[in-house]
Order: sequence, then C-alpha cells, then structure tokens
Amino acid sequence: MVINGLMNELLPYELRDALTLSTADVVRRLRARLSPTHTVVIDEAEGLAPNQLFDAARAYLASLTGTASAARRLRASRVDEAQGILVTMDHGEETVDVHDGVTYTWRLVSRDVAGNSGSFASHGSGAGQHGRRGPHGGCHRSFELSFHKKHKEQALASYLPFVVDAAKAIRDRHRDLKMHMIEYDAWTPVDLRHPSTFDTIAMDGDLKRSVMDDLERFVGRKDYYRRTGRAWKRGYLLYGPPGTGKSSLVAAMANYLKFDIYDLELTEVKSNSDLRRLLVGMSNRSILVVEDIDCSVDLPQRGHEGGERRARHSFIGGEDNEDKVTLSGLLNFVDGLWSTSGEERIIVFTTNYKERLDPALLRPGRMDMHIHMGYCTSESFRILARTTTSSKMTTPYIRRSRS
Ligand SMILES: Nc1ncnc2c1ncn2[C@@H]1O[C@H](COP(=O)(O)OP(=O)(O)OP(=O)(O)O)[C@@H](O)[C@H]1O
Repeated sequence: MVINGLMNELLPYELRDALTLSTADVVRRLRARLSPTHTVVIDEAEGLAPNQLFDAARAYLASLTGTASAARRLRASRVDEAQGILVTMDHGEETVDVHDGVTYTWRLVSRDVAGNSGSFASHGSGAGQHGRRGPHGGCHRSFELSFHKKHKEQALASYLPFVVDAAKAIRDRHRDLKMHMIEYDAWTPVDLRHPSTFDTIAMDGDLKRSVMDDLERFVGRKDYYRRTGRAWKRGYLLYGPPGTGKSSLVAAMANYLKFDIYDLELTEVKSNSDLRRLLVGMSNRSILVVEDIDCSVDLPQRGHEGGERRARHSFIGGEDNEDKVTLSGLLNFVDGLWSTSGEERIIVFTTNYKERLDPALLRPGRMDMHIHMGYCTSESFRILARTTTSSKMTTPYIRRSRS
C-alpha cells in the first residue's frame, strides 16, 4: 500500500502505466509503435447506443466472407426469413479486403467486459468459448481495421464511407418490406408479402421495360435532383379496367425497388390536417398509393354514383367540414410539404376511369408517367400462363386459344 502510494506520488503516469503492463501488452505496444500499419478500432457500441459503423462493417464483411475472407472459423446465423443465412468471421479471425488498390485487414476482437484484465484478442476455439459469455459473449466486440499508414486518409475519407454505403445496399436487398395502412388515424405497418414482380406482371414488354427504366433512372439520379433543386419524387398514374393488374404493378414496383408501400385510403382521412400529418409521417424510399382516386375524393365531375360517398365524406359529426380532404388539397401537399420533407418518394394514383379524373391530376407535369393496364394481349397471356402453370406455353397453343 505504502509503496503503491509512493509510486502514484512520484512516478509520471506513463511510467506507472508501463510498470503495470504485462509483458504481452508491452510487446504489443512496442510492435504498434514500430509498425508501418495503422489501426482503426470500431467498437460495437458507443455508450449505450449501438455503433452503426460496427453494424455496417459486420454486414459488409458478411458479404465478403467465403470469398475474400481468410477466416477459417466462421459464424453462421439466421435471425429472420428475409435476412437469409448470415455468415461472419469468428472472434480473432481476419478478413482481407482490397479497395481502390489498398489492402485492408479486418479483425474481430473481443475485450473483457470488466476490463480489469486488459484487452485480449481471441484466437481459435478457446477464445471463441471465452467470447460467448454474457451479452454478446460477456465481452465488448470491436472490429480492428488495419492498413498501411500512408493510406490513412483514403481509409477514413473513402473506404469507411464506402463500407457504410455497401452495407446499406446489402440491408436494402434483404430488408422486410412493409405495407402501411391507416388505422385509428395513424400508419400501421404489416409485412408486405405480395409475390408480384416484373417477371410475373403480364403487360406489354416495351411498356414494362420503360417502367423499369424509369424507376431505375429515378433512384439513380440523386445528384441530379440535388443539383437542380427539384424534389426527389416521381408520380405514376395507373389506369385501366378492374382486375387488369394495377395493384399488382404497384407491388412489383415496391419489390423491385425495395420500397415500402403506404396505402392512403382517403375515405379514412377526416381532414386536411390529418392528411398532412400522415404524409409527413412517411419514411423515405417509399411508395404512396392512392387507389381508385376517382372514388375517394370530392371530384367535381363525378356522376350520381359518387354522390353518396361524397356526402358521407364531406360531413363529419353531422356538420359540413370546412377542412375536408379534397383533391386539390392532396395535390398541394404532395407538391409542397411532402416533396420537401423526404427523399426518394413515389406517388401512384390508380383509377378504372381515367376520363372521370380531375384535369388537375392529368395536367402535364403532374404525373410523370401514365401507364395503361389493359386486357391481355398474346404476350401478356403467355406471361400469365407461364407464371400460373410454371410451364412455357407455346405460341401455337395461344393462337388456338384465341381463335
Ligand atoms: N396484368 C397482370 N399481371 C399479372 N397478374 C394479373 C394481371 N392482371 C390481373 N392479375 C391478377 O388478377 C388479380 C387482380 O389484379 P389486381 O388487383 O392487380 O388488379 P387491379 O387492376 O388493381 O384491380 P382493381 O382495379 O379492381 O383494383 C391479381 O390476383 C393478379 O395477380
């Protein structure tokens, strides 16, 4: 005790620290001093919050494991159906990645939670055992990213952001899509498990290609929208007779882009202020769908059949509601607040009766693309036949069936 006290009084901190280190720690520190390698430590958590960079590195490295990874011990897990099997390296293992000509070495390291025994990097099965105690194995996990010191700037300014972007793309590919519906005046998400894709949609091939191209162009033009100061949104009007695949096309778009769907049932929205709240509450990378737009809002040219619904919708609590939802209100929100409060958003209106729509909706520039979903052509029938029977229909069969 006395000696300890004297040491604390008399010796500088660095020397005290050195005296209390184990030989292994001293060797490690010396080696680090002399090595031309720099290391960035990415801890699993920052305080109580998870470190997003750790999660990104984990997802990114999982995509390399099995190809670039030199790791001999791997961990495999499956947390949910959409995620599939996630293969990551085990504690103490290394993965080498080459990016822009620079070699990066990733190592997964575990440290004792108590911290009183210093740090350790686990090796092989023994360390793996150690790493399985407590929360995440009773240890703090970190990735150590090493590279030659002359590439420090490239590693921090270019490689790490690249890893974050790559992880985001990987997660988007595996993410569970949601369909949000209005319940008790708020969005309620449910899993979107609609099987429709552009492969299963039966429609004219050129039209299908142009829709896909348009979507791809839209999501790939972030810089264009930024540069020109335009809202990053796109509008589609789907029209055609009932049962011709309009809803299925919306699901195919969502599955293609990995966007959530927000199903805006306008008859559930009591007022413009509720509508505004709902629109602002949407996430980015999503599709807002207003089905049967000709039936859901107060359209001036709607005939007799719409009258009943209009009356029901316009009166709330027995009084004429000044704040009622109107098409112009909706379009104003979409062009204004909604456009500026988010990014990468798509709005789709569907209707069975294009001719009944308010001209405001059909005005050039309002909806970017008008898509006609008509009755089956021979081409679309072939697609339907293929997807329903899983066997290829031959052209002669189609010809026969049409005659
Ligand atoms: N073009 C199509 N391609 C693939 N499936 C289709 C197509 N048209 C219709 N179907 C099938 O028919 C059913 C009804 O289609 P869907 O609900 O997409 O049509 P809709 O045009 O949205 O109908 P509504 O106008 O009545 O809402 C779905 O099960 C869908 O799989």
